[in-house]
Amino acid sequence: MIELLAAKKAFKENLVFEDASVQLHRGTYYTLTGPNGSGKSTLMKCLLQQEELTEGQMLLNGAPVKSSSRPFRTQVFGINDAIGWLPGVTVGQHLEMMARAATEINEALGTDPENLYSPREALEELGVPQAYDRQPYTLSSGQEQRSRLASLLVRPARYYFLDEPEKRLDSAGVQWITEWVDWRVTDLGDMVCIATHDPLLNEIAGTVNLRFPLNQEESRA
Ligand SMILES: Nc1ncnc2c1ncn2[C@@H]1O[C@H](COP(=O)(O)OP(=O)(O)OP(=O)(O)O)[C@@H](O)[C@H]1O
Repeated sequence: MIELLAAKKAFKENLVFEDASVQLHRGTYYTLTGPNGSGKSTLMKCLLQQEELTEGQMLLNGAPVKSSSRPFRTQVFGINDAIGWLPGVTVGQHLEMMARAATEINEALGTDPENLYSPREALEELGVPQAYDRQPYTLSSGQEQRSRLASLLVRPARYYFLDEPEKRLDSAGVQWITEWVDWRVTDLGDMVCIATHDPLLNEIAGTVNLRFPLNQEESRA
């Protein structure tokens, strides 16, 4: 379980959230929704340890989290705008780097290696096999996003945080995300948390919706 305890985040005088306490359980699908600027991406960055909380604590299975800690790096994975592409490196080379780490992570997680895709298989599954030999900037924006999503098949985790993964995708791409969520949460018992403006991603059976501003009552689809 991932917990935020009395979390506060402010950028100087701009208070984004405070006294936010959230529990995120495995085997559950969460959505973060709310108006533009309400703090979804900021919370995601805090959960991915890309931003520090101003106050409060994050716990992973009861232990305080540090970005450098092995349990955190093993169990938690996410995609957001803060994660970029390296210049001069193809999509395939990025995914091959992830695949090398994936074997060790998979052993640490004790998960079934059958569920891991090779980079080529993952890009094939996402409908962008040509991306393997291409640099990301030569792809369409939707193809680039599909290439990012391919990393979800290459790199195993127990807790996934995705910030607006539907951005730039066509309807088939969004549908793919719903099926991936169902696989990870229902079949494999992982936790997926998605910040989204897309109604379809909020209608997956069992969705627990956390609405911003935080600490309002959650609702379940
Ligand atoms: N690095 C930063 N420095 C200063 N202020 C920031 C920073 N990042 C975000 N903010 C501010 O924090 C607030 C929340 O922004 P955030 O991006 O988390 O909102 P959001 O709910 O994800 O919005 P959207 O739906 O538009 O993606 C905004 O007022 C924003 O200006």
